[in-house]
Order: sequence, then C-alpha cells, then structure tokens
Amino acid sequence: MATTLPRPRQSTKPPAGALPALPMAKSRKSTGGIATPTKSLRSPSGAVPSLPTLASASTTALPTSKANIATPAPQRTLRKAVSISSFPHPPSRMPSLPPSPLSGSVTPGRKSRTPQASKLSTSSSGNPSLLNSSGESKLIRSGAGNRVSDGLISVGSPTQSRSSSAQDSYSTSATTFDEPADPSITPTNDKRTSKGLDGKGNVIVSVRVRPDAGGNNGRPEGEWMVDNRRSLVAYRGKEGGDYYYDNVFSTHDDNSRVYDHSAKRLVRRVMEGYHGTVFAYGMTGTGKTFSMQGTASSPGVIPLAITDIFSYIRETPSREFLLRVSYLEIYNEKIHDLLSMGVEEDIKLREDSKRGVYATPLKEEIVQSPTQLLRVIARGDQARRTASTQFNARSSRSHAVVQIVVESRERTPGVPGSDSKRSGVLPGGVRVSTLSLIDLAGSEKAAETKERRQEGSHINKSLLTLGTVISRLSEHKDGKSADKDGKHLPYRDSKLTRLLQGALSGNSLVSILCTIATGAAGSSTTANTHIAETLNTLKFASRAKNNIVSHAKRAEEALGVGGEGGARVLLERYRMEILELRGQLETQSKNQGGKTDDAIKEKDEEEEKAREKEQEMRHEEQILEMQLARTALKERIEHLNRLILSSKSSGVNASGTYSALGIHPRYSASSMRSSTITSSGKSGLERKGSLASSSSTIGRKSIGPRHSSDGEPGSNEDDDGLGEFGDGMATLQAQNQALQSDLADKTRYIATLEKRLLQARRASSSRTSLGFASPNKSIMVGEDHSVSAILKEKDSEIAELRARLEDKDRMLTALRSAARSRDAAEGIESPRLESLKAEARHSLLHEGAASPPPQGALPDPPVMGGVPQSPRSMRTKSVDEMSRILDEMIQDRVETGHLVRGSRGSVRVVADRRPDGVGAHNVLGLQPLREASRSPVLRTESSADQAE
Ligand SMILES: Nc1ncnc2c1ncn2[C@@H]1O[C@H](COP(=O)(O)OP(=O)(O)OP(=O)(O)O)[C@@H](O)[C@H]1O
Repeated sequence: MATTLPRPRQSTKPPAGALPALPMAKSRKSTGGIATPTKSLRSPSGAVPSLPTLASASTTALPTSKANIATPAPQRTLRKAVSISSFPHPPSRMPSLPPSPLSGSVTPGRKSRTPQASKLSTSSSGNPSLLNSSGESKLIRSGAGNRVSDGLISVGSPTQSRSSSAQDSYSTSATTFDEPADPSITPTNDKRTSKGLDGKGNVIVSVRVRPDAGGNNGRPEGEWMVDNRRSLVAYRGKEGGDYYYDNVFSTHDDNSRVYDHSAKRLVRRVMEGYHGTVFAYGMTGTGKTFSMQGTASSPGVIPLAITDIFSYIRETPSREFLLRVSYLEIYNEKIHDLLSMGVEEDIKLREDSKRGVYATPLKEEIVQSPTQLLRVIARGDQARRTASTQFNARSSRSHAVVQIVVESRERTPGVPGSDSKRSGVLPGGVRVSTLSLIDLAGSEKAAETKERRQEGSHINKSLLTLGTVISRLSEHKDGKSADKDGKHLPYRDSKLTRLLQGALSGNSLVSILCTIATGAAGSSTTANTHIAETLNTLKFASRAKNNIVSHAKRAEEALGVGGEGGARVLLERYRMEILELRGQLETQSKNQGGKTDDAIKEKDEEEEKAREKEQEMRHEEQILEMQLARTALKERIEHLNRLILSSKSSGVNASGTYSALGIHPRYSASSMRSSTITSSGKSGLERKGSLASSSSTIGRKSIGPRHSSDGEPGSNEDDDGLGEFGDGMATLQAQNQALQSDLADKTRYIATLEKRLLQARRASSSRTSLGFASPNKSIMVGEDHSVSAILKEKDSEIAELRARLEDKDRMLTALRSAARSRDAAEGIESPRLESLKAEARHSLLHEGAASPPPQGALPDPPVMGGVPQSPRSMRTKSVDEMSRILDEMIQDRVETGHLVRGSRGSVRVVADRRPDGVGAHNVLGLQPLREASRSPVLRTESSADQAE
C-alpha cells in the first residue's frame, strides 16, 4: 500500500512543479481578499514601522485604523472596543470565578508577573521551539510603533511578553511569532530546534474570535479588545483583564491564516516523526467546527493539514510513507467509531507503553491520496451527532477525534544525501507518528431539553476534567499522572482526558485553538453567562499555555514486525508481506514453470507416440493394400496363366511352337515355315507328321482324328477333332467363351484395381495433409513419394491391362467375324466342308507369301453386297483380315517396345526392358504378370530364334 502513495521515485529532490490541485485548493484561494499569513507575518521584521508603546497606542491606534483601512463590518465592534488605557484595573487578587467546568485554579504567583519581567525573560531565553520556524524567538520590541495588520490597527506591544497583563490576566509562556512554514528547513535547523527545549515552545495556544453575527446588541464597545498583532484579548468589563496568547485571530482572520499560524508547523513536525495534537476548545457556537473542518470556500485545519501531509510526502522522495486514519467520537462518555458504517462495537481505551492510550477496536483506513483521506473524514463527519442548541443550530454534541497515523521509512538506506544521519536512527526502521485533530463539544450552561442537558452534563464533565488536569499540570511539570503531592492527575475521570493523556503529559506537540465570541446576544442574564463562558475559555487557554509542557521527541523507528509496537507498523508488515507474497509468487511460478515443462514434455511424448502409432497403422494399411494388390495381381497372373494355357490348348503345343496367336495365319505360318525349313527342310506333309508327334495333348487329340480322317473321315471323333483344331468351329467357340470369360475377369480385375487405386489415392491425400500438418514432414513426404510411385506403377499397369483387353476385344471381334464367315460358308457348300476344313488347317499351318493360303483355314466371309462370291475368295478375305489384325497387334507391341522384330521377320521380347524396377515389380507382383503375359510370345520367339 505504501508504494502507491503519490511520490516521485527517481528524483532525490522535492518536485519543483506545482502539486496537483486538491479539492479545497480553490476554496482556499478564494479567500483572497484577506492578507496571507506570509505577508502579515513577514512585515514585522521588515518594512513595518515601529510599533508604539502600549500606552500611546491606546489613544492613537484607532484613528489610524479608520483612516487607512476599509474595515469590514464585523470588525467595527472590535475597533470601537480598543482602548487599553481605559481598561479598569484588575483586582489585586483574582476574583472567585463562577462555578464552571472550564474554570480552574490559577497560580497566584503567575499573575503577579509584570510585563517588564516578562520582557526580560523572553528576550534572554530565546526559547527555541519545535513549533517555531527557526527555533529562535522572534521578539517584538517595545515601542515599535503602529502598524497596519489585516485591517485592524494593532497597538504596539511592550515586548512580546506573555507573562502578565496589566489586569491580572494570566500569562502564557514565552512564545514567538511563527513565520509561515518554510519548506526549506534543513536538518541543521531541526537539530538546533531540538536542543535546549524547555517544552513550552512545543505548545501553541491560540484564541480565535468569531464574528458576531448579531452585532454587539448595544453592549458597550469598549469592553472587549482584540489585538491580533500583540496576540492580546482584553476585557474591560467586570473581572476583565488582558490575555496574551501565541496567536490571537480576530474576526476577519480566515481559516487559512488560523491554520498557518496554529497548526502548519505542527503538522510538518508530525511528518518528521513527532506526535502532534491539535484541538479546538470553546463555548458552543463559537466556531470550533468551523475552524477545524471549515467550509468548501474556506477549508479548516483538518483539510489544510491533509494537504500539507501529502505535500510533505511529495517533497520527501527519500522516504516512503503509509497513512492510516481513524475517526471516533465521545458521546455521553461512550466512544463510537465514526468509520464503522453503523456497525456498533464496544470500544475500549487501552494503554500501551509505545502507543500510549488508544481506542480499540477501531477501524483504521489506509489512505493514499488527499481526496481519499478527505472523503473518509467527511464520512465520519456525517456520522457525528449534532443537535440544535441555544447558540448553535447544528451543535456538535460529541468530542470528535480524527487520528492520522503516519508511518515512514527510508526509501534508500545508506544512500548519500538521505536523512538517515539527520534522524540519527538506523536506516530501514519504520517511524510512526500520530496527528490527532480534535473538535471538542462546546460547553453549555443552559440546556433546554433533557437530552441536551444530559449531553451537556457529559460534555461539561469531560471539559471540567480537562481543565482540572491542565490546571494540575502546572504543579506536575513532568506530566506524569501523579502530582507533586502524590495525587493522581484525573486523566481517567473522562474518556476525553484519557485519550488526551499522552498529549497533555508532554509526549506530543500541542496546539490548542480556543474559540470565543465577544458579542453577547439575548437577555442580560444570557449575555452575562456568555461573557463568563468566554472568560473561562480564555482562562483555560492561559492555563494550558502555562501548564502544558511538551517534551515531545521524534518517534523511534521500529524495526521489523517483532514486538508489540512492531506489530502495529503496517508499513513494515506490508513490506514483509509483499516480500513474502513475491517469494510465493516466484516459487509458484517456478513450480508452475516446471510443471508446465513436464506437461509439455509429456504432451509431446504422447503426440509423438500417437504419431508413431498412426504411422504404424498407415504402414499396416499400406502393407495390407499392397498385399491385397499383390494377391489380386497374383490371382490375375494365375488367371492369365490359365488363359495362356487355354490359348496353348487352342493352338500351341507343349513345346511352345504355337502361341495363342497361332490362329493368326501370317504369324504362325511364317514361324512354322521358318521352323520347318531351317530344321529339316522336309515337306509340308512331313511337317504335319512332326506336328502330329508334338507333345501337346490337344494336338495329339487333334492329330489322332487327323490320322483317322486320312483313313476314315467323317467319324464323330474326327469331327470333334477337326472341330477343335481342324475346321476351327469348336475352337472358335471355345476361344470365344474363353475370351468372354477373360474379358469378364479383366473387367472385374480392372474394377478392383480402380477401387483400390481410389482408396489408395484417398489414403494418400489424407496422409499428405496430415503429413504436412505434422512436424515430421520429411517422413511423410518420403512415404508419399513411394506411394505415388506405387500409384503410378499401378496406373501404368492398368493402362497396360486395358491395352491388352482391347487386344482381346479385337481378337474376339475377329473370331466372331470368322465364325460368321464360316457359318456363311457352310450354308453355301455343305459337301465341300471337309475340303474347306482341310484348307483352313492348311492355311493356318502353312501360310506363305508365295503360296496361296490353304482352303478352309478360316470361315468364309459372308456374301458382300448381295453379290455371290466364291467360298475360296471369302476364306481368303477372312484370313487376310485376321492376319491384318494380328499384324497390327504385333506392330503395336513393337512400337511400344515390348517386342522387337528379328532380322527374318520373327519377333521377340525386349530383354532389357526388365527393370529398372524389378524389386518394385516383385513387390507388386507385376513382374510375373508381365512375364506371364508375354510368355507365350517369348516362348514362341525363343523357339523361333532357336530354330533360326
Ligand atoms: N470565524 C467564523 N467566521 C464565520 N462564521 C463562523 C466563524 N466561526 C463560526 N462561524 C459560524 O458560527 C456557527 C457555529 O459555528 P460552529 O458550529 O463551528 O461552532 P462550534 O463551536 O463548533 O459549536 P458547537 O460546540 O455547538 O458544535 C456556524 O454557522 C459557523 O458557520
């Protein structure tokens, strides 16, 4: 909390700029027509003419005043009253005062002092005071002459003696005029003021005269005289006398001046570590509350003190401060907390060796700004009990005590320039001082109601006790609770004196502001009562000034939080608490940081595991996909192998001499011819025999009937045999069926591959996106490359299979066409069927460029254009068509690089086409497929090459 107080942090000097405006600042300025304290107080030492002697002033002062000053209306009464020479002589002995709570005993010896004696003593002593500006008395020389002061003509003072008056008035201690507070007080000055104190300078007694709202009511003007220049109040009436004080404020003095002269220095001392007490004492309706609180346009002691407190804080960057405030009232001898917001607690007074007497439990509020402090006090003011009395429509019916506790400590211990040397204390301790601002309830004689009387009784009793204590203080200068006769000072007789015990016994600087009203309204009885009360106030003030001795010392600095006193030092407690909390915060932060690191590490590990698991799953999926693809391809290979076997059974023997394309006349014929010529050079018939000896089961089967056909043609077995091999009818049907089933298989296979391709692409795209989101991108990218390579491979495989499928389709078309041609041929010449079959066989097996194709090798083409054609020409056309298709297929293969033509027209598989990617083919199971797919050709070509 202390750190939030508004003060500069860097600068070690007080801020030069203007302080922020406070709520009351304007109001204070608005009193402008009135001379400021500075001007009025500095003038005596300078340009002000010498004051006349008291005797001469009494007759000359008034005309001067009237001539030079436009005096405000309220001052007229006082001006008229000034005539000291006309004052009646006081009685030789002090008359017996009427019984009053404010009356007290008067020490006979004191009233016998003469002004001369007083002058001597004052001049010689110098009497430095904590509440003086420089610690030295500033004496007003006698015969100084007249001066103009604040609209009043002040008579010259014989000296600034407070010893006595000419009329048995009570003397006060030697007192000096205060200069306005000088912010540039140096530590040296402070030390000097602390030396040689007799305690009297630590008590300031001021009297303030309230303007008489109702005029003087015909009372003789000359009965009262107020001389603020001489700090004199004189009464010329019965039992009158001259009363000198430290300050006398006339009716036109405003709150600002009152504060500057009576409390400003004390407040500053409080900020420096002294305890200070300011209280207003006086009859009801005389202006106590007005002086202490003031108004919006004329702030009183309390708001002005608050302003100065914060000004001091701003001007003292070397220290840090903490302010807390409490506000209580004593009503009917009971203490109430005015800040408790209606929560009533039984508040007791306790005594502590370090704190003295204090009320507890009492709410204390820590304040950080003047506005906040003023608000707190205003809140307490609202709660204070007031009532209408004979002299005051809003009379305070309680004693109100505002207590501001100031804690301060060195901000930078040990730093050169700090005031630790001046304070003479170890740096680091906290200094606690207290400023008590007390607005007492007014004494009242004539209460009208029972309630008012009861209140008045308590008020009067407490004030009487206060007067008694102060009276006895003169007999007991050390302020202890026992007087010289062993009698106890009656502090405990009232809550008020109990609370003021510390201040009255000398532990505190004290400023007493007594308020009076010289105008007496009402009946003569009332007026007399009023005068008597005023005189009692003046006597109280005199006794207070004479009797109260303050040996106030700067509060010791408390170190740490240990001990009873230390426990009260909130500044230290808060600092320790802040340090402790910071430590806890750091510890928590560290723990939190450690935990966070662990949590992050754990999370990373979990994510890493999840990624690994996902990768494993992906690998498994890929493996599964590949296995599925492999299985599908294997199935396909097996199926194709079966198909190849079927093709071989359709037209190729076991030695591979014939391929599934053996039906192609040109291809198969040339192969057979080459083989025949190069190997044996035998005739076609012999070749037939060799063919018949081939190991193909089907061939053998077909050969058998052929031999029998040579002998007994037309048998069923022969027909079948011819049908399968010889005439091509059964073969074509079988091939047709095989190719159709093959087509269906391929279609299914392609659909399967496409499906798997689609799945693989989807998985790949999802993995790609996941992989880019993943921190391990490189891994995913690498995998994607392999997958994309696989996909490309699959695509190319599918394209190849489609190409083959198209080849098959073309073959199927050709076979269907051949079948139709055959059907047409059968319809034309049935008797020649056998010969056509023979020709067809011959054309298939012995096709040559020079020799005409054998008759009946393929079905005759249908009749074209309605023009009958000979069966031979139709067969020739059919065979040519087949040859053309096969040539185209072979050419395609050659062009795509799957086959190469031999020098003699043979074809063979390109040997070096095998991979670059044998492993990949193996992985996919594609290589067997390729090998299988071209195996017939390979075998055919190999055999052809061997034959060559
Ligand atoms: N110096 C002053 N100048 C102008 N008005 C004043 C002055 N002193 C007092 N008054 C007015 O007199 C009235 C009574 O003043 P105030 O209430 O301060 O008296 P009091 O001593 O506190 O009385 P009580 O003891 O009954 O509370 C108020 O209206 C106040 O404004």
